[in-house]
Amino acid sequence: MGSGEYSPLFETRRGRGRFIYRSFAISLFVAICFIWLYRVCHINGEDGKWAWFGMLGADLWFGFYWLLTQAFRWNLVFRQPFNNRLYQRYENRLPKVDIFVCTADPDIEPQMMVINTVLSVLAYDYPTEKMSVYLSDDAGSEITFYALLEASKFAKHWIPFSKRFKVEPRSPAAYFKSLVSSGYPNDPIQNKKLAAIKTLYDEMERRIEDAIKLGGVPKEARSKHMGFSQWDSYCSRRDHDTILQILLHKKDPNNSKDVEGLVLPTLVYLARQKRPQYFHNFKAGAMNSLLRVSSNISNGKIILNLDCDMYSNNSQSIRDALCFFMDEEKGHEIAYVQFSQTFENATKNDLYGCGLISIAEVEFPGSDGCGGPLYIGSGCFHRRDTLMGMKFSDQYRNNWNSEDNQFEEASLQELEEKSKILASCTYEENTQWGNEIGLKYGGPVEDVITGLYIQCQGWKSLYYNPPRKGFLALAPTTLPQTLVQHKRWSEGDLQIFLSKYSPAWYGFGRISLGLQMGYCAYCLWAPNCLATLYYSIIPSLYLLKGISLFPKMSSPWFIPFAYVIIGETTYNLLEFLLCGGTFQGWWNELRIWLYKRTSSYLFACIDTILKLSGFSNSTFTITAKVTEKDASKRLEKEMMEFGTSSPMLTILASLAMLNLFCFLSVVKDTILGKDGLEACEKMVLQVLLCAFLVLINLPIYQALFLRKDNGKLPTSTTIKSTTLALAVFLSFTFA
Ligand SMILES: O=c1ccn([C@@H]2O[C@H](COP(=O)(O)OP(=O)(O)O[C@H]3O[C@H](CO)[C@@H](O)[C@H](O)[C@H]3O)[C@@H](O)[C@H]2O)c(=O)[nH]1
Ligand SMILES: [Mn+2]
Repeated sequence: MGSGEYSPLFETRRGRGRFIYRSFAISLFVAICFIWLYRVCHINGEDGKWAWFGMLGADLWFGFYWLLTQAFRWNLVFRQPFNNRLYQRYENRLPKVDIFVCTADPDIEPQMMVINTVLSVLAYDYPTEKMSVYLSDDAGSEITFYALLEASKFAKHWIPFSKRFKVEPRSPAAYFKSLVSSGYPNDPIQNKKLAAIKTLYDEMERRIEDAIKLGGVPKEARSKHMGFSQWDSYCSRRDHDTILQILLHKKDPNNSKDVEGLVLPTLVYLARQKRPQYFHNFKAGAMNSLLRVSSNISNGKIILNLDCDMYSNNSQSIRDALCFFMDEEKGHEIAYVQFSQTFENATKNDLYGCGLISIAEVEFPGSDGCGGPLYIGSGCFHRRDTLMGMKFSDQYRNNWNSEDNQFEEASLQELEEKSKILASCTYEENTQWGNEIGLKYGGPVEDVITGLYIQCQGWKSLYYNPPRKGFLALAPTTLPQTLVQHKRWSEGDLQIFLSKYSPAWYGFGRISLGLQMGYCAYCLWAPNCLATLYYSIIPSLYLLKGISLFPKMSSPWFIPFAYVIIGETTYNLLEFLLCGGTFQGWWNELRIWLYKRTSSYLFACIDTILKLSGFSNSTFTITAKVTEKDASKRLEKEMMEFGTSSPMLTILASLAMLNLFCFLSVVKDTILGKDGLEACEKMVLQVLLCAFLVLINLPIYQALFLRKDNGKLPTSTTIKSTTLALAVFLSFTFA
């Protein structure tokens, strides 16, 4: 910089092949217009007029929705930070960083997983005196506290070890696991230290597992730490005082240094106060308590937010993120840096489509090109100022080293007591918390709406997808869990669309049109259920009546349909393969796409309507992060896990059965020669659609009739779905 030459801390590269993609998209849009035209022209005078009206509606919706999804494919950008420049210029002036980890249910979010996440971030390659880690425990579990206490002791060994030997990843469990496949280090000193560390880890794990088995912390351990006394007044998960303990802090004479005498990061346990009469606002409530408590204890200017299952896989992530924030030219405009989310447990062909790879590899770089990605809850670095509701102004400048908080002089105990008040149920009464300050309340998708609001205040955000992934998380491992997660997301997103902060109206004029469209594409996931359900029921049923709802193969109108179907399918497949997916993975994703739309989204719509009319309240079903043993064996074999009966599965099974009946009936007619072949020609698209639905539903038929294991669909579902499908089929055949 001395030479007057400005060398930025990060670089932006545009995606390749834009011209080709845009030409393709425009041609596809023309074809869609022809389809619309065809529908409008043929609506009168055809048999089955009402069915035709429905088809028009569905095609209008699909076309419109497709248009929305183009926004994030129009202009992809990719970011590259320059870590070494950051080091040269700012190593002694790095800002303080606070890291928030959230957990809420020890039964489905095991303590060992939680502390591994905590340890992975404690060991970041970053000056320890500038780092503070907070664990928010919405279950207020004594055993989780015990586990964190144990982790704080283990950290004294783990941090110096992992830094000295530059190990990756820095979650101990993941590191030990990686050694099994990648081999042990060659360095004999490291190996010796490793053996010692592994023993310490195993002992820690045993103590924690024992406490879990026991259902409580052993008396002896309990008596050794004052912190446990905070549970004396604890009633239940939903009813307890604030529990706050600073476990590691530079002022604590016993807990300030690691085994090599270097200062440790600050580590804090927080269970905010809960009372049954106060609604706790799920994760947003937890995050807001963390924001206040941390402002008192460390007041880091940058905040990293992580779910408890998302460990750091790359010790450089803080530095990477800071390259964006600290860039002298553009850094001050950036409110948050969202890292890509990668799922460690996704199977090779991603059976449940949880990898969301086209989102991570295409849509998010595309959103970055429109002004910045969405905030998606985990793996995101925020500027504290913006989370606190600050609006962007041209005068805003980075100022990392404004002095410490007001309690610098206080003793640790005073600090704890003062901070506890900030996490009480009543603290937020009559304040803007949850509205203009902090994460937004009101729905189960607090992250997206908060990010949107920040962007509407004039800030930019940025997406970073590093070659060595920054974070690894766990995706759901059964079909019902996947569907429930997507129900929560699509419901929350729809509520955002309908809220005061809707991307459609609040966003208007505040964010770019592209970003508005992209947000709408996510927020309108749920309404897709109507058109998709229509397409998976009506054309198949009309086959039975011999009524055609699509153009004949010999008609010129056939061309736009064929172009859209073949073009979009080929493009989708290519995109998926280029993002590193497999063919089978693409097929699996297509299936999940269908299942989400016909079940999760349907229930999301219904629940949103019930909520709007005051009949139900928001819920947040936490995703389980443990898989039973025989279920995980089936997962390895990529066998779909159903297991329970639920209304969502009944719908999926009924649709599958209905299409099977329709398809068999067509096959029968063709074979019996009841002008079958001719009818087939007339209705080729309808027959193909029905055949496709049967093919993609193969795992359901297996689960209904062939499988014997515990992951199959229960007999009650078989009976219900078959009866229902048969009733519809028969009434349509003979009506
Ligand atoms: O009352 C609650 C409920 C949840 N959580 C935590 O929130 C996180 C996310 O919950 P999870 O069940 O894993 O949901 P996912 O669908 O996997 O999470 C995604 O979607 C959520 C919004 O629906 C966001 O909050 C998450 O950050 C985002 O990763 C977990 O760490 C939970 O411990 C709380 O702290 N308090
Ligand atoms: Mn999760």
